[in-house]
Amino acid sequence: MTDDDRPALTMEAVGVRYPGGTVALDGVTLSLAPGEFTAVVGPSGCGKSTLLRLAAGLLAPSAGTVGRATERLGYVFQDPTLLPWRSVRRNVELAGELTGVPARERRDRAEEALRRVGLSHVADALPGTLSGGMRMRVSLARTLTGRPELMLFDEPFGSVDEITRARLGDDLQELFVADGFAGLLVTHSVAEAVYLSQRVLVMADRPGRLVGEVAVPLPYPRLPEVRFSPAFTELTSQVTALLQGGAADRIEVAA
Ligand SMILES: Nc1ncnc2c1ncn2[C@@H]1O[C@H](COP(=O)(O)OP(=O)(O)OP(=O)(O)O)[C@@H](O)[C@H]1O
Repeated sequence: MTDDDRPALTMEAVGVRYPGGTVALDGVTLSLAPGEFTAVVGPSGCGKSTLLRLAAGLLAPSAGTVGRATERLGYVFQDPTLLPWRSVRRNVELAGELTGVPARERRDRAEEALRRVGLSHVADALPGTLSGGMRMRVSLARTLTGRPELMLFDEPFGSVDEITRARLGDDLQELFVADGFAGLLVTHSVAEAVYLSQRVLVMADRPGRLVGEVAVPLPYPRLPEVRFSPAFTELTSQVTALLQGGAADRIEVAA
């Protein structure tokens, strides 16, 4: 979807040291192909959000370089961050308002995005009247109106129940398969990481760094049943082993 075959995102030997001295990331090198969906897992505080902030250009690295092939970014947070006094439709239009999209086109894009996330019927409702899962769909719709080529997700389904979480994952997969944006998804769920992505990057902490990756060769669309297949179990085991390896490494260093 990008103009050329350049990676959608690259990081080369990236380090981040926050004021106060915390080394949030050290020596991170990665590359995301256009249209590639990659998940990131790691223990709390290992620098996953920092990685996304770097990817979005909201934070400059203290060392190394970050490159993006596109400025059409979407950023979805755990909190849907909707304005409570604006209708669902006007919340979705907000992204276009901020980037100067003409009113008519804004409305059209909002209508289309709401249809795609299955929320046309609540376009005039206020966010406070919706369930957590619906609010997250509104947030997704708002991001889609910018026609992103690189989507960044920071634990987007962390605050909804398990069943809603699985449905939202399937919706996200459908959008990804249709639009082919490159995606970087931070999640605490190993199963969600494997289910949604083509590759899982595993991080460890102190300092935050990549300790391994697992390719996920399962074809799309992935149906819920795939979670019970031996291939899926094998992949989640590999990711878990890498996560535990990172933790064991830390314990050894601490001792
Ligand atoms: N603005 C900041 N100033 C100072 N330290 C920070 C700042 N933001 C994050 N940190 C520290 O950097 C480290 C990495 O934080 P980050 O939020 O990126 O981790 P995370 O993996 O996303 O955590 P979680 O899984 O709990 O959301 C942590 O030790 C955190 O306390």
